[in-house]
Amino acid sequence: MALAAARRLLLHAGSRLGRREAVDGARRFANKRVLVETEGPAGVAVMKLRNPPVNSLSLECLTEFTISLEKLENDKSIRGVILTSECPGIFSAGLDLLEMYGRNPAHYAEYWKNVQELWLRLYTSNMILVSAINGASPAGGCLLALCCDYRVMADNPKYTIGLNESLLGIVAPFWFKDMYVNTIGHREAERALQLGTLFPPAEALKVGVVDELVPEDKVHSKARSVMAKWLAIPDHSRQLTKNMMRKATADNLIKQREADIQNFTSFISKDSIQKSLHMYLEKLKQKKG
Ligand SMILES: CCCCC/C=C\CCCC/C=C/C(=O)SCCNC(=O)CCNC(=O)[C@H](O)C(C)(C)COP(=O)(O)OP(=O)(O)OC[C@H]1O[C@@H](n2cnc3c(N)ncnc32)[C@H](O)[C@@H]1OP(=O)(O)O
Repeated sequence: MALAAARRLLLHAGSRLGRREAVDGARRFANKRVLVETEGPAGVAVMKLRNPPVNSLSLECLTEFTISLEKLENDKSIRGVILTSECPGIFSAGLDLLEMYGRNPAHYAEYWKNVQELWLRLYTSNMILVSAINGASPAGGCLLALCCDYRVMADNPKYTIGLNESLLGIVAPFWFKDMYVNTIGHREAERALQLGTLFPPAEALKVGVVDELVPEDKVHSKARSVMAKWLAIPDHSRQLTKNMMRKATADNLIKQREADIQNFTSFISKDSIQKSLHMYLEKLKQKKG
């Protein structure tokens, strides 16, 4: 309830701000964790995640992301969105582990509902989505990129991308898996999911997790030129085609959202899974020291 009220407030405040800035010509709105700029080619917004240090998808970040998308969807002048990160070297570290560790079942259920919500919005968006992957992109970070229509990645071997859930002792849910299969094919997805593979850029390109690699300083300009090509296609035919390609996958979650929430909640609440997450978080800490 409290979150729904916050969401309404944010949406309202955001739309007032958006209107005022549009009049000034600034064409920019921001929540705390998501910045949206609509300068540049007509009809294109750049959405930047800014939830330092690693753009983990906390409940607040998910909510702000979903609201920003909703606003862009409602703005008929926007036809395409470039999704990128403001955190140096990190696209997104994926779902926030602290939302899935040491909390109560009601929190897990609320969190998962919001993860589903963002995924459904992104995956089924009528807008053209291009990701400019300018850093590490594990698990939920990869999920964000996979929702896009085209993925441009910085060719920096320090950055990796993939669904690595099995390395954490958790399991990518069926809709993550379905989207992976849709993108890289059954055999590659089967192998990568079981091994929790995090692909360096050259391998990500080879297997099809990303569509193009460019030097790091060219990621944004390339994303813009890709966007220009997609903008040249009439919206109605592109949108109908996208819907035809993606609807069955999205519907598969829509028809069992509640069961999926229950599944997640009981899985993540298990002592053994909490223990695995604890160990993983400790490993992240030790890496530093
Ligand atoms: C059978 C039924 C199944 C039903 C469904 C069941 C299960 C649910 C599946 C859930 C799906 C989950 C999806 C996910 O996205 S899980 C998250 C996966 N993410 C990762 O594995 C990334 C972990 N992080 C890293 O590898 C690195 O942090 C990095 C992103 C490569 C960045 O490295 P670096 O710049 O060296 O930063 P640090 O490692 O030092 O991290 C800085 C601080 O940030 C904290 N951190 C990192 N990642 C996360 C995260 N995902 N969530 C929360 N916090 C994170 C890290 O601990 C550091 O914190 P500190 O400063 O307090 O020590």
